[in-house]
Amino acid sequence: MIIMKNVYKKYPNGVVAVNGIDVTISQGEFVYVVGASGAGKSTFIKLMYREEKPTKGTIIVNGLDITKMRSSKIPLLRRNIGVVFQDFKLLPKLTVYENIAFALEVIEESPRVIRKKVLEVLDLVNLKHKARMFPTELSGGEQQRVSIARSIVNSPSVVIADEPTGNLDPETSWGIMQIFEEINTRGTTVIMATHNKEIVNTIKHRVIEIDGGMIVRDEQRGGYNNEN
Ligand SMILES: Nc1ncnc2c1ncn2[C@@H]1O[C@H](COP(=O)(O)OP(=O)(O)OP(=O)(O)O)[C@@H](O)[C@H]1O
Repeated sequence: MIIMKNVYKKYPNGVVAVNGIDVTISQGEFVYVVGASGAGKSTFIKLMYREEKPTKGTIIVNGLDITKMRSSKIPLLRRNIGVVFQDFKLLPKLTVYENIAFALEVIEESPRVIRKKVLEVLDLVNLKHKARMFPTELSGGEQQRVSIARSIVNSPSVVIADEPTGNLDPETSWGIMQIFEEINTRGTTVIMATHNKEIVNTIKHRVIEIDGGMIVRDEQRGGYNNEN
């Protein structure tokens, strides 16, 4: 569960990107974060994994007040929150397998456990056959699937995705959405910032709309819209 209470974020340049947000996201929810460019979506979600610290307010993630968390404890928080970016952020010198295994090596899992978990998530994103390739040898959609596999290999309770389909063509984007749906069906909370109206209107989930750093709409919806 993620709880934000009276949260503000003012950047050092004076921009108030988040301007008094109160919100609760329960375990297992799928939430779209929408709004115009510059509305504050990225800042809102960066606050959830302590990429940014609020100027004011409280943020509780799975019972822990992350605003008070020492920097040394942040890696522990990140183990429980997977993050997916628009530009994938894969390590170019590592293979697909190594990119995913890396997240487990840093927490000193045994080689046997690493192999099992990496192959499991590669299977989920349908990329077992490309395990030995390098990111540059993959299409954009394949790279995003690797980055999703990396985000879930530690079995986090939450996956946060910032514009995950922003660099992908429509057909590839639907494939990526299927994977997020599958991850959510397994009980993982998914929080996704997106500009893709077609996706938001077709695969219906809760929508939080941000404008001027405030929540201006919070609409609970569920399931596929088969009329589209
Ligand atoms: N590191 C930063 N330092 C200063 N200002 C920032 C920083 N990051 C974002 N901002 C400003 O905060 C506001 C909100 O930005 P944010 O990236 O959260 O919006 P967004 O809704 O995610 O936009 P987009 O859809 O274009 O990604 C903008 O005015 C932006 O210029």
